[in-house]
Amino acid sequence: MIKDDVLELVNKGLMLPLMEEFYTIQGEGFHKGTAAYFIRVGGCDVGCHWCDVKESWNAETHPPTAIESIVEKAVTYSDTIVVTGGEPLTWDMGPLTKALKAKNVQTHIETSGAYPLSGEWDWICLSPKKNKLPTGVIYDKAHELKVIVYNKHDFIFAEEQAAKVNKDCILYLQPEWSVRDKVMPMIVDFVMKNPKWKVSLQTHKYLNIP
Ligand SMILES: C[S@@+](CC[C@H](N)C(=O)[O-])C[C@H]1O[C@@H](n2cnc3c(N)ncnc32)[C@H](O)[C@@H]1O
Ligand SMILES: Nc1nc2[nH]cc(C(=O)O)c2c(=O)[nH]1
Ligand code: SF4
Ligand SMILES: [Mg+2]
Repeated sequence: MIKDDVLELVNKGLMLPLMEEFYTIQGEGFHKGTAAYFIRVGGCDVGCHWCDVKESWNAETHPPTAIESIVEKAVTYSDTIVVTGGEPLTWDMGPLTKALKAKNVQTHIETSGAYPLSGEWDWICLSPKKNKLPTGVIYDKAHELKVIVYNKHDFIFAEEQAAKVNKDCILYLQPEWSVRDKVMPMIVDFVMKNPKWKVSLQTHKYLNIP
């Protein structure tokens, strides 16, 4: 297929730059410990300096892949599919999630919310970033808010973001991995003083699984 045709399909969400796909255990947040198939879509310009998948940022380095083939493979592994990235909302998630829902699987997204919400989701994990704040209705729709703590200012940011989400949204603080030993005691102290918050750890990194 010629390049313009592919671009058009990507722009419509019918093809997506696919970085990797893997069957693992959801390591973070509410569904931690649950087997799930992950689809990691390339492309992100939010630019978190501590991002643990910087290789995902440049969409051009990840092959545009037809959603039908992504879905066909994914549903053979699990009935819970987590779409992450990169920033999945860079792209129109409508066609991918419609195809997944047609196969009766649960659709979960990991997102910064920096771009408009698209797609049909059973679970939305919103992990807002200071440098590109969430837009639009995602605060009303998020099932969990997962704020990454890199330093003490992140607790103030976390409370600001918690004030914007819906009342049923579950609140998590997750240590930034490279400073976990430093921030974990701060998180423990904060959660004991502010028990509406819970701790989320990147348990897959302790387990040495993807
Ligand atoms: C790599 S991001 C991809 C999805 C989306 N761009 C986002 O940021 O939510 C997946 C999850 O990992 C978190 N994350 C990324 N780098 C991290 C790090 N160094 N330590 C802890 N969590 C991290 C993000 O905040 C997000 O919740
Ligand atoms: N096991 C596992 N759980 C995860 N939860 C969120 C992840 C992500 O990168 O979005 C992730 C990941 O990369 N691996
Ligand atoms: S928004 Fe997500 S993928 Fe993008 S840089 Fe930040 S953590 Fe990485
Ligand atoms: Mg990850």
